[in-house]
Amino acid sequence: MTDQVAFDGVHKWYGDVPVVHDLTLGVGAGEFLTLLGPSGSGKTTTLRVLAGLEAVTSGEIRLAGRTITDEAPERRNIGLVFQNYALFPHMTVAQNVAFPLRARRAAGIGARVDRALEMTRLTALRERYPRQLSGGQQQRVALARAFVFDPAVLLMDEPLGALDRNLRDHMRLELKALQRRVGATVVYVTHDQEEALAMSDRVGVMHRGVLQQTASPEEIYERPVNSFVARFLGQSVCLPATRVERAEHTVLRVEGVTGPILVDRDNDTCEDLSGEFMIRPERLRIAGRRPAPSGVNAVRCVVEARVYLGARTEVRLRAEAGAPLQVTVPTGEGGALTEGSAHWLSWTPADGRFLTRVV
Ligand SMILES: Nc1ncnc2c1ncn2[C@@H]1O[C@H](COP(=O)(O)OP(=O)(O)OP(=O)(O)O)[C@@H](O)[C@H]1O
Repeated sequence: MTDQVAFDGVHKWYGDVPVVHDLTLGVGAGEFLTLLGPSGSGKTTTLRVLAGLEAVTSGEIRLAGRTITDEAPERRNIGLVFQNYALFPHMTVAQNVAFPLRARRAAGIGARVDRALEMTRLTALRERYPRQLSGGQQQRVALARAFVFDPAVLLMDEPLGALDRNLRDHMRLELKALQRRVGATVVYVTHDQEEALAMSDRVGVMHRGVLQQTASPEEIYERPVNSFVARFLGQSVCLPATRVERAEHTVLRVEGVTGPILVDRDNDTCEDLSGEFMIRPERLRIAGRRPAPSGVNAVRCVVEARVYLGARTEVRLRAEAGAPLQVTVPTGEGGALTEGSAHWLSWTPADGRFLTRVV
């Protein structure tokens, strides 16, 4: 099946600064794809070249199989929703939503507006002006206006960024449900990893203009391709390491850890001899005051600090040879992990990974 959106070897430079580097990415029809990355990684620029608000430096962009690389933005049939909703203040809700249809001289405007208002639960507010609406309601108007003309793809850049925490959580669910109902193809930009994990079919992690990995939220979390992705998404323990042997298991020497560390061969994706050993804190087990059985990794540590985070508590430890480690325990458990106490941490070779270092 052809992708609804396809980037093919796209580069974007601002003057002599590369901002998007060799981007090749397909987005399926009806898919919700999120570009996630730190500030300045090129997410917004990617959306802007797709929307036609910026020209690419080289490469090709296709929409439903049609090359649009040099097409004017208004001919691309793309809906846009940004953080500042940019509603027309002198128009009612219904007039705001009708605007894209009027601009396109579309047929059946009344019925289409009614349907869009219904989908976004705005029917009762149709005669209000933007200043008479809450932030969440204004954002729903922006959404209704973006999908009312049935665009080939909806681009959203931090659309929930201006809302407070509770409303944002609520709008997340609402936006996702709406996207499913109308079957819209969405390319979404955020630097909020929780938002990306909660809403997306696939997440693309960007760093310095390079798309590092594109996969389902679970795949990205469980099998990050490099240490940048591991660090950016979720909590991780990442330690410099060197591969000593690659046989049944990969055997690592990990900085600040005494003795060899075993990693399943499938979890060794490091392209060099040196890279980073990575494990998620929830995979580390507190083995009590004795070392674990052979074939299981074990490190003796001392508790340095406890950080209370509501439902869970983060416990920071230091290995005897100096490596910083961390476990996460449900609050109320792990009472023995008092500051200054010594423990064995253990984990199986299946729990850790050996990754290419990308910083
Ligand atoms: N018009 C421009 N001229 C020159 N440089 C630009 C321009 N727009 C963006 N940049 C630069 O390109 C880089 C990527 O910017 P972009 O806005 O795409 O990042 P982003 O990942 O969306 O970040 P944020 O989350 O902060 O919006 C940044 O270093 C930025 O300073």
